[in-house]
Amino acid sequence: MTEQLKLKLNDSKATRWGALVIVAFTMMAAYYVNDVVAPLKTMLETDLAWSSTDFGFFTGGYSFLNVFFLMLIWGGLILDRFGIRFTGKLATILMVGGTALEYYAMTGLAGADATLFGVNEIFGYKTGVFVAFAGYSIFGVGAEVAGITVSKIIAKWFRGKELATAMGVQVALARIGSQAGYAVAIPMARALGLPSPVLLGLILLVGGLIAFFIFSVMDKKLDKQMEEAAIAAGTEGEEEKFSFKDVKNILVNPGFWLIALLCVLFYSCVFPFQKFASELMIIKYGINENVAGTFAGLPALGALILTPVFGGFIDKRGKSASIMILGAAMLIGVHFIYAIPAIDYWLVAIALMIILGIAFSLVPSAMWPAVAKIFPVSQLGTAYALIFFIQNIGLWGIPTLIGKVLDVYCIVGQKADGTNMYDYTIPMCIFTGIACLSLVVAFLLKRADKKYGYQLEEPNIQE
Ligand SMILES: NCCCC[C@H](N)C(=O)NCC(=O)O
Repeated sequence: MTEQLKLKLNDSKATRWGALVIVAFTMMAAYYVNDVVAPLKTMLETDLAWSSTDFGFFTGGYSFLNVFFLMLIWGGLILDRFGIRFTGKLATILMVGGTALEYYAMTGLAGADATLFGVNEIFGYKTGVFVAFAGYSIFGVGAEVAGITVSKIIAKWFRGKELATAMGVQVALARIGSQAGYAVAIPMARALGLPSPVLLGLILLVGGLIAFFIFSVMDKKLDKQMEEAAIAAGTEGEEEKFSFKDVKNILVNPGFWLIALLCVLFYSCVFPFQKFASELMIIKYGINENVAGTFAGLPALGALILTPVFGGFIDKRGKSASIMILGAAMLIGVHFIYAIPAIDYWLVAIALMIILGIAFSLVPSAMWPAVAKIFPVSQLGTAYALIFFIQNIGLWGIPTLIGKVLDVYCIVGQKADGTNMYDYTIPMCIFTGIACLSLVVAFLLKRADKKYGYQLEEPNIQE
């Protein structure tokens, strides 16, 4: 009995939140690197001769290996088989390697004539563009696998405790990384050279790798304590182990498909939109290029404050399904107003970014803990991986499509420095259409919650 009452590492509030901050730092570095190139779109055109198609191709690279080589699926299976410590370290090493390659592409292979092994074009793309794409693809595998690993870490350390708050805080800290990436990219690139923001990301990721090693020591200790507690309680060996049958069980669950669909539709309207938003701010709303990235990153900043607040609300009051509906509805309004050519006042652009930030806080703070409610811990790695996999189809397809659409249908002139001027009406209509679909799916999810009893509207905290 005394053994049973022995406190584990995650029973101490300070220790479990300390562990969260450590792994969240790794994710913060990942999100910085993920977003730091986006505001440089115009500079990439002037300095490295990239087109919008090249930029869209590079941006979609984040998800290319995850989608076409099923890397996320393998990652999820590795996570459920080999555990969070091994998978987290592997994922962070991939991020470091991918970012180093991206940096090399922007320095050693800069410009239209750069050659690698004597070739200056690979699959029809400039060598520098292709190698940057390859690096970003490897980084994308690491970032996504790290993402599912961290979700599983939080589910393990915070189950029955402040689960949604913890997930919210982790997402919020990741958003600091995004916002920093958006804010520093242009000023830093102008001051220290185009690739310098990527180099900073590489350094941060090395710090993230060290952080993950530190977390691993704590997690090993927790596992030992959990084992001892299970022995004392006589429940040793009773914990559910992952099996391939679980994949089938996940796939036949309607809740899985609705969350996955909502995830791909919702996130396709946010992350890919943000990648092009700096240019939209500059061209349509006349915002100064030094601050355009900061405004494009505003949703991340808003989410930084609001995601833990909404997470706390969901922990105490529930209402996850309704919150997802609200977030999706707000997204439609934002993209629709951006699409209207006559509304081009800069303050409107900023207000819309703030509203997008609120929607961007509502949905993730409800969606990710909802997955942990629908599936047991043993299936969580695979469930998150499958959802992220489907989400990555959008994260690959949408920027690739928008880049092409911009080059083919939206060029309306050229600036003095020779870069193109784009009319963003068609891309914004595409984003509005996707947002409408996300609202329909959010309603279906609420209906399924009632029918199948996922308890998404119930609070998380067990008093
Ligand atoms: N620009 C970061 C892409 C992260 C994608 C990741 N699969 C994800 O959805 N993370 C949760 C989040 O809300 O950021």
